[in-house]
This record gives sequence, C-alpha cells and structure tokens, in this order.
Amino acid sequence: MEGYGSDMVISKKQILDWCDRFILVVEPESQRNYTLWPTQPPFSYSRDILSEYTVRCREITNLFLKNLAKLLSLDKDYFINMLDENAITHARFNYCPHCPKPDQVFGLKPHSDATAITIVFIDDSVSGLQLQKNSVWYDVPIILNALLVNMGDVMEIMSNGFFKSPVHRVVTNAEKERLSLVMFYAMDPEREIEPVQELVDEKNPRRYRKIKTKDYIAEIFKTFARGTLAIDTVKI
Ligand SMILES: O=C(O)CCC(=O)C(=O)O
Ligand SMILES: [Fe+2]
Repeated sequence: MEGYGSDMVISKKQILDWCDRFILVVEPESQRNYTLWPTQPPFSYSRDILSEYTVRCREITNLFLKNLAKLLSLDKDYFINMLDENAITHARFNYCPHCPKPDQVFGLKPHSDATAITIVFIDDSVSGLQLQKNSVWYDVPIILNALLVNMGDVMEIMSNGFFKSPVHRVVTNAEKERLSLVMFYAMDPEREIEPVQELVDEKNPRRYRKIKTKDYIAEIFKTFARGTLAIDTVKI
C-alpha cells in the first residue's frame, strides 16, 4: 500500500487516528514507484534526499541486525540474510495536525510494529510518542537530531521472545502539529517468520507459530483497526 492516506476503516464504530500518512516503498529500489514520489516544492529534491536517507538508514539497520544476532550467539549475518534482496522497506511520513480534542483521539493507536527494525525520525519540537512498559506509558524524549531505533514483532518472534517489540502510541496535541518519518524494515512478503531453530530447545520451547510475512502484515492492519495486537495472534 503506497501513497497518501489515513487510518484504514474496517468498522463504523471505529475512532479513527488523527493522522495523515504518506507511504512509499524505498527498497528494493526496483520496486520504487517514482510516479508517487513528490516532485513539487517543498519536495523538489526529495528523491535525492530520500534515496540518500534510505542508504544511511540501511547502514544503521544492518549494524543493529548484526549486533542483535551476536547477542543471540547466531552467525553475525543471520538477520541481515533474512532481510534479503526482496525485503521491503517502506518510508512513512506521519502528519498529525493540531487536535481540538486531544483527550479523545490518538495520533496513532497503541500498536507494535510488524517489522524487524523500525527507525523513527521524530519531530524535534513536539513530543507525542509514548512507550508502554508494565502497563505504564512513558514519553519518548525529544533529542535533537537523534533517531529512534525500535525492534518490531519479527525480531520478537525470531528471537523466540528474547527481544520484546514494544507497544507504543502517539498522542495528539491541542496546539501543535507533529511530523515524523518512519522507516519500516520488513522481510520478503513470501518469507516465513518463525523462531530461529537454534533458539528453541526443551528448556526454551517455541513460543510463536510460523506465519508468512504478507499474512502477518495483513493481520497487523486488522488488529490495529480493532485496537488489539497482531503478535497475540501468533503466540502459542
Ligand atoms: O510518529 C512516531 O513517532 C511513531 C510512529 C509509529 O509508531 C508508526 O508509524 O508505526
Ligand atoms: Fe509504530
């Protein structure tokens, strides 16, 4: 799914998120649809900037994937190889206008990402992103020029629960609008997500069932709209 949009509607009862999105496939390069890439100001040189940003973020992702594999005593390229040449990276621009009723609607409902890794370039003037830990919500601080690297459900499943994919949300703001740019690193849609064999034994039984990436992504859209978590649908 690419282009401009907003929250997906699956029921009339749903409270829609207060957020517009613009989504582009940035990797693999062969799957870019340049007709959707803006050409007008303020995006007049957006192609070059977004292309360079994609290359730089890929370096960060690979660095993380390498070190996460090492932490699990796997071959250092284990996760890098999982995100092969058919792995899909989406760039998503989130725009939350200022909201007259911030206590009644989210910028983004609570969710965890269906990705292996997510890199968020957070608005440097408005907070709003919050992480949940032990049922308490914590503000993610604004750190100038910092990127937030988040682990997604794929990493939780493949590590058989060793890593956790944090539940997070974005709250709205009565006075200010907010922008973020999010890079979503997912696997080849045809590839299966499942706990790494080496991490499963009698002491650590398999905690998640196998699911195809494209089916998991379909699941995340459904559960997101319902306000539930996709990862709960694959827990054993
Ligand atoms: O806007 C943010 O800070 C986070 C966005 C996010 O969680 C998402 O797009 O999945
Ligand atoms: Fe997210």
